[in-house]
Amino acid sequence: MDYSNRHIHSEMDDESQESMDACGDSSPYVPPHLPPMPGRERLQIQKSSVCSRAYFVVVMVFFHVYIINIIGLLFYVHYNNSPADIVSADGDTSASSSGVDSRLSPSDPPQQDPDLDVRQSFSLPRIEGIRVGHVQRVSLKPDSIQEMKTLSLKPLLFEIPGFLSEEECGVVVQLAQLKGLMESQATVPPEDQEEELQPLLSLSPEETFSLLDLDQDGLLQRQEILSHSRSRDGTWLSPENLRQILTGQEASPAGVLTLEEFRHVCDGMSQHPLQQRGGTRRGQRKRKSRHTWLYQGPGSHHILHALRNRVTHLARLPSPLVELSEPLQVIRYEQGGFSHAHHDSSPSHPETTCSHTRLAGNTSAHTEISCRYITVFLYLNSVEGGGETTFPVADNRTYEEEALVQGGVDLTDTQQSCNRGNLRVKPTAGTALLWYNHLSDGNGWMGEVDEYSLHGDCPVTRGVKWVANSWVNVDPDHQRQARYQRLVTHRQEGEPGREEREPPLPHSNHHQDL
Ligand SMILES: O=C(O)CCC(=O)C(=O)O
Ligand SMILES: [Fe+2]
Repeated sequence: MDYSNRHIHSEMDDESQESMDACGDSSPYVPPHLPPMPGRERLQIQKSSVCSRAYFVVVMVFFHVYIINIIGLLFYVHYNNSPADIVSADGDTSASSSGVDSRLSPSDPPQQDPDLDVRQSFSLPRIEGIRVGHVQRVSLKPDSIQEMKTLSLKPLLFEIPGFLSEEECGVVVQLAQLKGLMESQATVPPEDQEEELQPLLSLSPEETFSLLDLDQDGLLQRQEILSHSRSRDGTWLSPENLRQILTGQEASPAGVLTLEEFRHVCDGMSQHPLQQRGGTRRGQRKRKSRHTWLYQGPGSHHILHALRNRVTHLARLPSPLVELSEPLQVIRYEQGGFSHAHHDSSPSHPETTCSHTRLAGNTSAHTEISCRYITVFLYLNSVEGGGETTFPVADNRTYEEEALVQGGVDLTDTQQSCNRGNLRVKPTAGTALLWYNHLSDGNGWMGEVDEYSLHGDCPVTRGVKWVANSWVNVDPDHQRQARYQRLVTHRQEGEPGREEREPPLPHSNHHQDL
């Protein structure tokens, strides 16, 4: 007993010694001419098995770490895409990847604590597009899940079939008819007035420079030159002139044009730029449609109310932003109706102010503009012929604004060039489109207008077309938006019973037609 114990002990000592030797390379020297001793042979076998066991353990550890990493990665992808992308409006599923708590009932508007830290409550999460064709699931109504498909990344654009039921579409159309529709503002003026709008102007380079220099800082930024070309009323620069001015701006070391440099660019132009017709082009119409506005606040039809909650959940935005936005705009196009390509939101400059937050700004000398971060666009019927929504430059990686006129065809003119656009969506009752009109500023707030969000309506060739715009208004000036929301909240708190009597939005009867 004693002996065997000792024997084992001595073998263990040998083993550990050998294992140290094997892995530490300190084996005693054995002359090559001597035959190997029998005991040593056994120890050699043990040595190699011990070493391979250590090796095995190391390999297994690495293997496990590797597998754990893969599993972690799969979980990350999983929760960032499919199941966790189920944005719930009915409380059944988890919060979205954007971090916005979506465990709310569709009948109860999501609440936001107004006293939350400004930065925290005023961030604008964006839905991830992942790639064109990617499908996410969203739960916007009790007991049903909708699919949200990425249609383009530039602009970030999604399609959500079944956002509204056919019945709900019918109710919205009926409510619009009851309210009454008016001719859309941008319809062409009568022929004689149009003639008056088109005097032949002869502008000097200085005068042209001053018109283009929106912020009057004596420098022409690229954005200022482009916003001229975006305005369809300002057709006094030909695409050729515009291209030359932009080339001059790009070549300038500072990336901006001084008046002197602008003069130089004008001198080098083959065709004199500044003797063009001003005002609206003869025969040009921006849109042909009729529209009305439907309030969605307290007291409104429950379907309008539910619709607004769905927009809040779909866009994953704080509810006050959506509640303080414009009312729902319902549009009817007759056969032949259309709207030329446009941006729903306007670029901001120091002298502009958003119409929705004008109460919170020093607006006396400011031009009011529409600040529409998101468009949720609803098809209220399936159109018999035509009426597609076109995004002429969606995902066009080489898009330049000056290239919108190609071979004499204006891509923004949906009457002429609908079939040349990059992306067209056929109107189907109940389907919603959601797109971002602005890029991110990189700090969780809204940045510049996304040039790629250009869109329009192709002419309706058969039947009528009913659609609705639900815009989410955000002020690019973060502080002003915060001030405005505080102002509205305090007003409401200061006037008991106000909410029951009328919509809580002091600005809500103020909205801009396109
Ligand atoms: O009717 C469409 O397809 C587009 C209309 C539109 O863009 C608008 O009303 O702002
Ligand atoms: Fe639009």
